[in-house]
Amino acid sequence: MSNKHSQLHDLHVTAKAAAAHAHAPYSRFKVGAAFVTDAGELITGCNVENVSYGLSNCAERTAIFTAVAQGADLSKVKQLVIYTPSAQVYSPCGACRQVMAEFFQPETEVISTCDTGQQSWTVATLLPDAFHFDIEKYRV
Ligand SMILES: O=c1ccn([C@H]2C[C@H](O)[C@@H](CO)O2)c(=O)[nH]1
Ligand SMILES: [Zn+2]
Repeated sequence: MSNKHSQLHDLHVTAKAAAAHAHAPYSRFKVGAAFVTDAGELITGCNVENVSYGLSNCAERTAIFTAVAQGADLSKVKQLVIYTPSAQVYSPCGACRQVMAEFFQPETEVISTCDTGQQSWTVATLLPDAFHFDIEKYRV
C-alpha cells in the first residue's frame, strides 16, 4: 500500500522513532519530526535541549536544518509530520513556523500527531502574512 494514508502512517511511525533520540533531560518531552523530499530522501529530527534552556532546538527545526545540511531540495515537500508523546496534539512554536515559511511552500501540510490523534494545517495557516523580504530592493 503506498497511498496518502499509509505514507502519513509511515511518517508518524518514523517521527515517533526519531523522538526516541531526543535530548530532553529538562522538559522530558521527547518530540520527533519526519518528512520525505521530492527526491525520496527521508529526513528526521528530534528536539535537542541545552542546560541553557533558550538554546534548545525543536524537532521540526532539527529536521529542516538536517535536510539543508544534506543538500536536500525542500521546495516540493508535501508534508511534515510531528510526533509528541502526549494524549493531545500540539501545534508548532513560532520559531519553527518562521523556519517552515523559509523553506517550504505555503501549501505544505504540517501534521501534528500524538498517541491518540492528529491535526493538520498548512504552512500558510500556521503563519499568515509571513515576513518576506527582498534584499535586492534595499541594497545600497
Ligand atoms: O512542536 C514542538 C514543541 C516543543 N518541542 C520541544 C521543545 C522543548 O525541547 C520541549 C518542551 O517544549 O519540546 C518541539 O520539539 N516541538
Ligand atoms: Zn518549535
